[in-house]
Amino acid sequence: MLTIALAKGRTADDVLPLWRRAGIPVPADIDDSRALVFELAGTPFGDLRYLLAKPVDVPTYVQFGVADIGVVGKDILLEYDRDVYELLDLGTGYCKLCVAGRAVHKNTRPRRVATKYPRLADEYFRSQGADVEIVTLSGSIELAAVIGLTERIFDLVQSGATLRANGLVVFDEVLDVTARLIANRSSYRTKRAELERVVAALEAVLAGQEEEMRR
Ligand SMILES: Nc1ncnc2c1ncn2[C@@H]1O[C@H](COP(=O)(O)OP(=O)(O)OP(=O)(O)O)[C@@H](O)[C@H]1O
Ligand SMILES: O=P(O)(O)OC[C@H]1O[C@H](OP(=O)(O)OP(=O)(O)O)[C@H](O)[C@@H]1O
Repeated sequence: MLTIALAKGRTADDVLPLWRRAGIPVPADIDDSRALVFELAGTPFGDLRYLLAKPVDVPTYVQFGVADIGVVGKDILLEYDRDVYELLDLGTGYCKLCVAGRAVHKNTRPRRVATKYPRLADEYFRSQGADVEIVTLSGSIELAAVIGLTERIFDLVQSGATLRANGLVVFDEVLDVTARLIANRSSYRTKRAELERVVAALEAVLAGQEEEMRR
């Protein structure tokens, strides 16, 4: 049995089509069920069990070995730094971790920055030699800059629609983010063959996509 922890929400939505193209069986009702565990017996990839977890919890499930592999954004892998192997960049869920704020603050020294990524924000502002107070929030980060709690936000930007709708602009692009396939360290040894079958199927699709883009 191979157990796969998927970050539910955007990450799973973006990655499941890739999974299907790779021929890895996906439970038919995974997109619209409230269930969190799905099992598929006797697939060409062996028995598969899917777990749908909160994105930040996926590396935890994988590190502790209750999931053999997982799919989660690079943003979360870097912020939480769990002890897992990163096997593959799946290329889906592309967005950027950015510093943003109100245009009037672009050239002022920030006192505070709001983020869901305190560790990465701290690393970034230290690297800039800026002494800022990190204000950790759980979501709707843009609100902090709009309402004047902070002069900067450190958050994901995809289409830019949320920034635009709130009168904010990007000051700096810090990191490209995509979904990654991760593995538990001991599963990587004990279930190597099953794991490699999944990786090879995904790699074949990714290579096909690259070839198509070159044409
Ligand atoms: N525009 C985007 N905004 C946020 N995350 C994105 C975006 N595009 C891709 N992602 C990826 O999706 C992940 C977040 O997914 P999602 O927004 O569904 O969950 P969440 O709202 O952060 O978590 P929660 O389950 O706590 O609501 C991020 O970690 C990132 O890797
Ligand atoms: O550039 P865009 O395409 O507008 O996407 C970026 C927005 O999406 C994410 O928020 P999410 O919708 O996950 O809500 P949250 O802020 O509550 O996490 C992110 O934190 C930005 O707010």
